[in-house]
Amino acid sequence: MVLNPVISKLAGKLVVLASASPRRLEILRNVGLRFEVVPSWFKETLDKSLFKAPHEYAVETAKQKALEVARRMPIKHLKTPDIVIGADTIVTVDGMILEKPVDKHDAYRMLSSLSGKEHSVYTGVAIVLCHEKENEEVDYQLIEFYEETKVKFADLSEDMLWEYINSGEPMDKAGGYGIQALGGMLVEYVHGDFLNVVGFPLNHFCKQLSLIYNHCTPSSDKESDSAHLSLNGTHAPSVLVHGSSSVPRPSSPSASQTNQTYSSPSASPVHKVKRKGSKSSQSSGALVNSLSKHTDGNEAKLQDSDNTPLPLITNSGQLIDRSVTENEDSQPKKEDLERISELLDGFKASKALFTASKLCVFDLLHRMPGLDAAQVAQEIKASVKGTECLLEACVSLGLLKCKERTYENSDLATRLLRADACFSLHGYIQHCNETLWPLFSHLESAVQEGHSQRERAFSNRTKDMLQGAFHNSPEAKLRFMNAMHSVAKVAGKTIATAFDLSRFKTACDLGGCTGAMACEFTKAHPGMSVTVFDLPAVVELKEHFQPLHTDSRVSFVAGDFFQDELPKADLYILARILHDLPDEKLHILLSKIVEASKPGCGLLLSEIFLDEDRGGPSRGLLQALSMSEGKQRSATEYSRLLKSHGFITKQIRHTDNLLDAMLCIKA
Ligand SMILES: C[S@@+](CC[C@H](N)C(=O)[O-])C[C@H]1O[C@@H](n2cnc3c(N)ncnc32)[C@H](O)[C@@H]1O
Repeated sequence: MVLNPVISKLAGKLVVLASASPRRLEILRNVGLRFEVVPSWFKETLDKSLFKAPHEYAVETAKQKALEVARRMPIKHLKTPDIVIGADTIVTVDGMILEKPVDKHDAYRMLSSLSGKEHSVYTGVAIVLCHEKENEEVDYQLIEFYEETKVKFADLSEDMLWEYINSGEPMDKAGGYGIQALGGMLVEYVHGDFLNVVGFPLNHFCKQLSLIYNHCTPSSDKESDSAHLSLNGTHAPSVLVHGSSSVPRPSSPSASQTNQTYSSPSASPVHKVKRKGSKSSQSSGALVNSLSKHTDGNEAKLQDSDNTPLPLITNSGQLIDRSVTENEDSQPKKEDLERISELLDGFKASKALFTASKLCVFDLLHRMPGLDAAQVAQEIKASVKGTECLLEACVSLGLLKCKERTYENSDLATRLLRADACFSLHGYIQHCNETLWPLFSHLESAVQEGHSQRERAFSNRTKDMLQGAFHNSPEAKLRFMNAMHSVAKVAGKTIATAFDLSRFKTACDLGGCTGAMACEFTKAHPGMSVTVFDLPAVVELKEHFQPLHTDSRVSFVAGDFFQDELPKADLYILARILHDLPDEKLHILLSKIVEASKPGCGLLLSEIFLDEDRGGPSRGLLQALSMSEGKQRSATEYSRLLKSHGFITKQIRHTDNLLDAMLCIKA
């Protein structure tokens, strides 16, 4: 099977992966699929006893994950994906379903039950195709399947089991092992798709895509209850386009079937969501429209039933750039226009958020929900006309809700935008407004000259992004600290709990700013104390962040990490430091850590890790445009850098929070 042409069928579509599993991301990225990651909020709490066979449980979980994202996106993200992919991997042995272990003892229970035996790994996959209709509703069409792979473990000694558990690897993996890493050492044989065990049955998925996009049979009546896709050369159960609620489920395969590739693109209920936001009513064109195929030279042309040309595809399956072949009378594609409008208006949306945040609109509406525009205007001392425009814009961006011309915060604003919310990003938003906005208004010069525009934007002569803030006014210092503080509070727990750190009793957070990250580490690790090491100008302002520092296991040392001796610790934390440093400073800092640390000492790095092909995430690539003296790196690049200073990477976590993390140990 030629894979790439199948994947290329998805070019230009908004494909969403409803999973944050780094392994699934990697498998799909490796075959060139472009997609957004929107982790599902579906809680994996289905009652397993209700399912006749384990794979049904995995498929149902995958389906619920994908549908939750497909339903949420038009409302919360104000855009409708074309395809949402959900997946769930489980391990079964002796009739038990094993998911991710909750702690080390659970991991031990799971791994010892697998020792010396053959078990099955099932991944259930759901592909949800979303069709926007003219009346702003969205129809969902579901294709689901699963894959089974048999794996046999060697007999595992107690020592080996515990060594593996203590590596931390089992904790986020179904069955408590990762076959692609250290867990591979436990495996005697694999029968079936190896990638299915890693977390995603790529081959089966591509076959399904091929069936969907290459073998659609004509549907004479778009408004009928179902239209049929030809699957596996046979007519499989129908895939619904409109209006039925029956859910034919796959019949269970016989017990003797192994390495199962049972394919069940079963029909599913149609789910409709009223789309918020966009007034656009163009039809996206149903997938199951009839296709006519003509051969013209070596090109096959496809047309849907209302004669709208579909992408041109050569006989070898290559997608041809339509812009080359279109004539001037054709219409621009709806999704192209949407994407461009989103980018053109992005800065207006950012500034609306910054302004509402600065004028404390979200705090006001938290205290006094249900005010109308005139009342809000009076409270924030602004014009009624301007306030009304701002409030309406915020509603369209999903930041506020409007009922009968009165306003209240959306859930998102309540959670992240109030200044006093536990995970408030208020401080960071103000930093974006006051510091990054002026910097980015000189982006053209930054690109032409290749260096930071601090001097132009702030008449600030220092090039150093990290220290720059402290040459400014006390307000600017506090604003910077507030910004760091807010992001550290949002991402801190994820970073502090990313790895098993139980063997480290003392940690030093270098450039630890207000101590917000340090507090998350002491909270997560009761046996650990953390020293925050930062510039004197920062440490002297730490009192502004009371009552955070009532934690007696967090202490502060003032100093310069390029010049002064570093406090001794078992673990050094470097969060959002390295990406801003030029090579020479980076090597000074790493050499000082090497000097201060003993073999076995840990180094926990937290940054945004770029994809290995540098294709994303945009957050990291856009951050690079601030043109600090440092650079953005992928996890592998950071690993190499740290290895050159004697730190060996043990684990990497791509999180779905604002920062990723890597744990290294000094050799
Ligand atoms: C981008 S902030 C990161 C803060 C914190 N690690 C976090 O992730 O929330 C960089 C921090 O490094 C500190 N810093 C910059 N230069 C330093 C130096 N030479 N010595 C010690 N700290 C420094 C800054 O004061 C600031 O708190």
